[in-house]
Amino acid sequence: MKVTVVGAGAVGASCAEYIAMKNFAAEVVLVDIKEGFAEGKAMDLMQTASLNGFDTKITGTTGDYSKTAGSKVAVITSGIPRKPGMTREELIGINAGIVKDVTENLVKHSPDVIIIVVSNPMDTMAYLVHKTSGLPKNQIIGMGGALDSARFKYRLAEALECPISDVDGMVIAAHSDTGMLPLMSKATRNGVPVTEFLSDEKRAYVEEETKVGGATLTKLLGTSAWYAPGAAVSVMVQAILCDHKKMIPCSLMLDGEYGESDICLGVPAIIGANGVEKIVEISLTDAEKEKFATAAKAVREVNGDLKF
Ligand SMILES: NC(=O)c1ccc[n+]([C@@H]2O[C@H](COP(=O)([O-])OP(=O)(O)OC[C@H]3O[C@@H](n4cnc5c(N)ncnc54)[C@H](O)[C@@H]3O)[C@@H](O)[C@H]2O)c1
Ligand SMILES: O=C(O)C[C@H](O)C(=O)O
Repeated sequence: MKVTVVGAGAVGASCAEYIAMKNFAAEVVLVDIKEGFAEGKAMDLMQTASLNGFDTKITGTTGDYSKTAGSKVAVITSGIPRKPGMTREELIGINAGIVKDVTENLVKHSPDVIIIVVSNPMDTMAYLVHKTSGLPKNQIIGMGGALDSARFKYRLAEALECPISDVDGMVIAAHSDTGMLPLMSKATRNGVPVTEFLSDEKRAYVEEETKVGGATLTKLLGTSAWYAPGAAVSVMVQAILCDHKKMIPCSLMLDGEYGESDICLGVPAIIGANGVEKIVEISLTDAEKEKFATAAKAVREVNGDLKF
């Protein structure tokens, strides 16, 4: 099956590389606006095929969407990343126009496509794709929770001084520095709640470091991260192409779930061949419910800046 990745920059190329390395897709088409850039990235990646042992065909195009026709999944990573000191929300002015334009081109050539939205501010960009694509809501999935949960597990393992494979945890709500909600009450080490092992101070540290995970990397790198974002997208693409029915927190259009409507926010969902197979409603503590509602209010304000 064909996967399109729009934006052959840091995240787009990383995501294409992970998809190819896992060898589950027939073809990956990279699209970029910069002349020759996607073609160059595709050629470079294809020259790793014999070294890394994959059969996925990777091609690139400068804006020719006819090459993306018939894509099962399209990933939107086109747009600018933040610089140190910026918030993701500050990117809306430039990225909204890019995401809208890209969405229209994708749907024109692949009317049944499932779109994974990565460009920031992601929850608002996912909402924009809903409002402009005409696609059913199960076919639009924002990527944030998969990455934030991976960062949560990294910080939990650090605090517990254990391998990451020992821990499990999930982050829901907004993909923003203040709106993320790491579900500490549900995080476990080998099935045992981490609350049994970690002091209040350590838990607060893990939560805060998880929430500012993207900002921390942006400060260190001078631009935002790409390896973990690329890997997170590849897991979602694989869940769709292989119909894994995997539970992944994703930014989805809510229609009453978690007390919210007409907004995209991170919630656990079953991801399979139809995209979103089901939104999973889990129990939250009163404090978690309040944080979820606060995150929704902030995202709604950012959504208010969109022009359709
Ligand atoms: N949701 C997440 O968890 C997450 C994670 C990492 C990055 N991001 C976001 O993803 C986006 C991309 O980040 P990056 O580090 O890859 O940036 P980048 O600058 O490395 O790559 C972006 C690419 O998009 C291309 N582009 C711009 N306009 C285009 C258009 N109209 N059509 C096609 N291509 C176009 C650029 O030429 C560039 O190559 C940013 O908005 C960033 O904030 C989100
Ligand atoms: O932090 C960013 O701006 C990029 C991305 O959303 C991330 O979390 O890495």
